[in-house]
Amino acid sequence: MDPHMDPDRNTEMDTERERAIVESVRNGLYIDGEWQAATGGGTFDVEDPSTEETLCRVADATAEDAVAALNAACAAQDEWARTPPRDRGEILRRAFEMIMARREDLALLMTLEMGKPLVESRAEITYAAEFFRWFAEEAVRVAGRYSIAPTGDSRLLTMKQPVGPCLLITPWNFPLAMGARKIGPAIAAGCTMVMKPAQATPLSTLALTEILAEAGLPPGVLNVIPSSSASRVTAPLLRDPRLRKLSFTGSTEVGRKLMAQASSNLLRLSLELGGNAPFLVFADADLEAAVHGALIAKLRNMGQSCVAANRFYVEEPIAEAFTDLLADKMAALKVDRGTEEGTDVGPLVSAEQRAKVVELVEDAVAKGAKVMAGGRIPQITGYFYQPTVLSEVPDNARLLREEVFGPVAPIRAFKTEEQAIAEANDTEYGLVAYVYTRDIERALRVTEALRTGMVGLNRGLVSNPAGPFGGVKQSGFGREGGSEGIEEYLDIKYVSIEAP
Ligand SMILES: NC(=O)c1ccc[n+]([C@@H]2O[C@H](COP(=O)([O-])OP(=O)(O)OC[C@H]3O[C@@H](n4cnc5c(N)ncnc54)[C@H](O)[C@@H]3O)[C@@H](O)[C@H]2O)c1
Ligand SMILES: O=CCCC(=O)O
Repeated sequence: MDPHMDPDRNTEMDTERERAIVESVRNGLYIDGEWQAATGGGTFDVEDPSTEETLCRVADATAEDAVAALNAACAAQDEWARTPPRDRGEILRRAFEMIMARREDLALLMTLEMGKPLVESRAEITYAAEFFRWFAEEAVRVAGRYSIAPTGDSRLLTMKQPVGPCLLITPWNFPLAMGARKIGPAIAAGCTMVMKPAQATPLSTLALTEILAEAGLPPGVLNVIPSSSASRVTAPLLRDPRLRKLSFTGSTEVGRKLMAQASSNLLRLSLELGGNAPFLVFADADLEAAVHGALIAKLRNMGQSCVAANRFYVEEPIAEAFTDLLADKMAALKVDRGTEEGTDVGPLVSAEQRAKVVELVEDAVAKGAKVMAGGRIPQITGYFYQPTVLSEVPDNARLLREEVFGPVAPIRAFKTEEQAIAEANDTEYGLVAYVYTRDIERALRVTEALRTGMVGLNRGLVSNPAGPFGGVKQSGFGREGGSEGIEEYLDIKYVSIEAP
């Protein structure tokens, strides 16, 4: 047995509770306020990545179901847009309260369907709920402006209106939060929605759908269509001129394809795509704080995060000390089922995901990287991979260019600030970068030079419902959260008025 594995596996009582939580989820498509089976009655399996066993089967939407969902969203749109903002805000506020009240059950459900440790699932439930609280407060703050034309002969009025029916597509890595930061602002703005959760993790979305219905969301406003074939259900909607917006979170590769499809109806687009975050540590940094930040930025969600630190650049005088400390801490982490209290690192989401991590580590090692911690698959059922630190990673290693999406920290030493910035920017992605330094001038200089949508300065976590989350370059465009988040769901109408 791997030294980190907890010998006390699930008790019978735990198993009973897990089964009850999974069975409590309404298992179906949610269209026009009704739970229903898929046309033709198809289902697909949802797997527990820590046991490699099927958790349950979920209704598998067809193209026909997708069109029915869009019909419902279109039918509900006008009345929903007229609903008083305060009423929309209160639905969001109630949803916030209800999610927090059910946090323990939702956390267990999330851990079962995607593997992250319970402590992280709880944090994600809170993170997701906070988007509803934030946008409950934003719903009543949508405003336009009135001004006098410079010539004085007319007046300018701008008003903001909901963009209309939206298609929301989400990934598996944050099963609740990625949906919440789309659904929250869409509700606040007065948009209706069709949502397609990731195939691997539909259960958290289905549980959230039930909560929103209980919180008073009218039929047709949110329609949910889990499916085993994403393009089967999304392609007909992207071709339909009634759809007005696509908000997608996922890989850059799929984002590009969807952008091409969305061009036929010139949809409003928000694309939250992949990342390749550099983590820069300068010699003047607080070493302990930098290692603490590195553990968060690297290991949140077992490294399966778009904002995961993917590459570490450490200034030469402290490179060895940083590497040794990080390797010691990573090697001491408890790798186990996410449902076991005390687990630090759970399984990866699937066999394919783990195979890609293995491939990238093998590539780096074959090219000369040194394994300072981990570097192998533990001998246990489930898609686990040991927390791994690699040093002296050569410039041509694939994991410096591709998202690792696993608990692997590749480290390179640098000599100058210019070199660190150049290596950090040497990527097609531009989501986030992390910088550790105690020199304020350097902090500002480096932050300005980094071509990313977000920077964590002496901090390994940027995610915050009050902040505008999003990237530049091939990490996409659009912002989720902050006061910017609601703008993605609003069109501006300008009215030119004859002077009185
Ligand atoms: N920038 C961000 O905010 C952010 C947040 C989370 C994840 N991500 C990125 O998401 C990726 C991991 O998630 P993933 O593996 O689920 O990504 P993915 O692109 O494979 O899938 C994302 C979603 O798109 C759907 N999809 C896949 N192919 C499709 C198609 N042809 N047409 C329509 N829908 C399709 C999937 O079913 C899923 O619901 C990583 O690249 C990660 O960086 C980005
Ligand atoms: O995978 C992306 C990270 C999501 C977040 O932290 O909001």
